[in-house]
Formats: sequence, C-alpha cells, structure tokens
Amino acid sequence: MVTTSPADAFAATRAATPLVHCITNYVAMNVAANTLLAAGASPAMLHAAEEAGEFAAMADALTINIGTLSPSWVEGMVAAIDGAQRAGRPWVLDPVALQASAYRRDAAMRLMDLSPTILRGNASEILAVAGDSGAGRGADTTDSVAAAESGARRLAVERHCVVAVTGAVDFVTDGSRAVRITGGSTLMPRVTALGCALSCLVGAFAAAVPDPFDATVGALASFATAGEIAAEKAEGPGSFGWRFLDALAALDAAAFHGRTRVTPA
Ligand SMILES: Nc1ncnc2c1ncn2[C@@H]1O[C@H](COP(=O)(O)OP(=O)(O)O)[C@@H](O)[C@H]1O
Ligand SMILES: Cc1ncsc1CCOP(=O)(O)O
Ligand SMILES: [Mg+2]
Repeated sequence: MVTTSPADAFAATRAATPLVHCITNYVAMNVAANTLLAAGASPAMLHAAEEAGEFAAMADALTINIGTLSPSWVEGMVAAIDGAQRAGRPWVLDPVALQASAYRRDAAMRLMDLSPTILRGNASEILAVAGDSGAGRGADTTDSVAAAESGARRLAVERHCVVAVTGAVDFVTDGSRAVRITGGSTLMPRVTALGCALSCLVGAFAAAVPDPFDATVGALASFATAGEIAAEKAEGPGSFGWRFLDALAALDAAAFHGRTRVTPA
C-alpha cells in the first residue's frame, strides 16, 4: 500500500508548485496545462529538439506523450529525456494509441528503452506495450483494466518502472506493490485528452512525492476524486469539463474522505 496518502500527496504537490515540462499532443495541450494549473503546478508545453533538453534539465519533471507524433517531435522527446535524466528528474511516458501503426509502436518502444520512471496508459495501450494482444480504437481502449493487470505487473518488474493502467477502476503497480483505485465518472472518457492531462499530473506529483508509486497513486486518486465531485452536478461532457477543473482546483483533504478508495490488488 502507499506510505503517503493521496490527500498528503496532493497537498505536497500543491505546496511544491512544480514546473512540469510536457511534450504532449495538440489535442491535449490546453486541457493538460489547465489541469496542472488547477493542481498548483506550472505547465510548460514545448517540444523543439533545439531547446527541449535544456528545458527538461531545469524543470522538476518531464512528461512525454506520443498522441500527435512526427519525426521532429521524437527528436525533441529524446533530447528532453536525456536532459531530465542528466538532472535526475522523473519522467512519465503516455504511449497514446501505440497499437495504431508500426511507426507509433516503434517510437513508443524506443522511448520505453529510455527507462521511464512511470508508464501511464489505458488498458489497450498497456497490453500493447507488454506485447500482449490489445486492440484499442485509436486513442480509446477496447480492453478492460483487468485484462492488462498481469502485463502491467510484468512490465513494472522488467522495466523497473511504475505502471498505471486507467479505466473504470485504475490499477497501479511497481512490481512488488499493487493497488486499485475506484471513483471518477463515466463522463471522463467522454472528454478528450483527460487521460493525457492525467499523465501530466502524474509528472507533477512525481516531482513533489519522492516515491513514484505513491506519487502515481496520489495523482490518480486526486483525478478520481475531482471527477466524482464534478459529476455530481454535470449535465454532460461540456459542463463536466469545466466542473472537473474547478473541482481539482478546490480539492482539499476533506474531499478525499469517503469518496475515492485505494485498495491492495
Ligand atoms: N468508466 C469510467 N469510470 C470512471 N472513471 C473513468 C472511466 N473511464 C476512465 N476513467 C478515468 O478517466 C481518466 C482517464 O483515463 P482513461 O480514459 O483510461 O485514459 P485515456 O484517455 O488515455 O484512454 C482516469 O482518471 C480514469 O480513471
Ligand atoms: C483524440 C486524440 N488524437 C490524437 S491524440 C488524442 C487525444 C487522446 O487523449 P486521451 O488519450 O486522453 O483520450
Ligand atoms: Mg490516452
């Protein structure tokens, strides 16, 4: 189980105001930046290879997302990872839709070989990284989190990283510890790029919470809690989107009580 509770991890992240370097996709940039701001972090979205390494070394964490990939972006990603690793910073990989094309899969596996601190994806994506047969439909999952759990455990051991599989019930493991996180809302997958925004938030937590497992669980539990609060009054995906940002910005220790549950897996 976790040694830092999600409420404490959230408070630590807000207090640390981490600068998070995000190389994310065109769809996600705005919602991910707003998500980080709502949690008290500072987002920076930049991907040019000419500056990415220098910037990543200065930031508190790096997040990499392959959602709208092209060769020049991959160069920027590799430069940023090098900068982050030289500076001893954690980095998060979100392998969006890697199963959709050979180009995307090769890029994702090349990035996996650079040893992410944390891997976060939906079930179809984690199955594909693990080499199991996951389907997926573009950026959306067609597999259950349960189907990806054993692959996630294997990946965590082989790659020495924390693996988070998200969905109706999230699963997080570092190979020896594993938990499930309930909560959130069925409206979350109906708002684009919330998963991408979550990966950026995981980076913020990893900057502030020393244990990457606790950081990942804290970020996912905070997301689930804010999602649950937002859904209470949301009339659909549109109002859920802004209510979710407001709920994240207003999150405090009391909000965690009785809502999201983290259980051993
Ligand atoms: N059916 C659901 N019920 C509750 N929360 C969900 C559901 N599906 C996804 N989520 C939440 O939405 C967020 C994004 O996860 P997910 O949709 O799996 O990622 P992605 O957008 O990368 O496919 C996570 O916080 C996850 O827990
Ligand atoms: C729709 C889409 N197309 C390319 S990236 C992207 C966003 C995917 O976001 P998420 O993985 O959070 O659903
Ligand atoms: Mg995604």
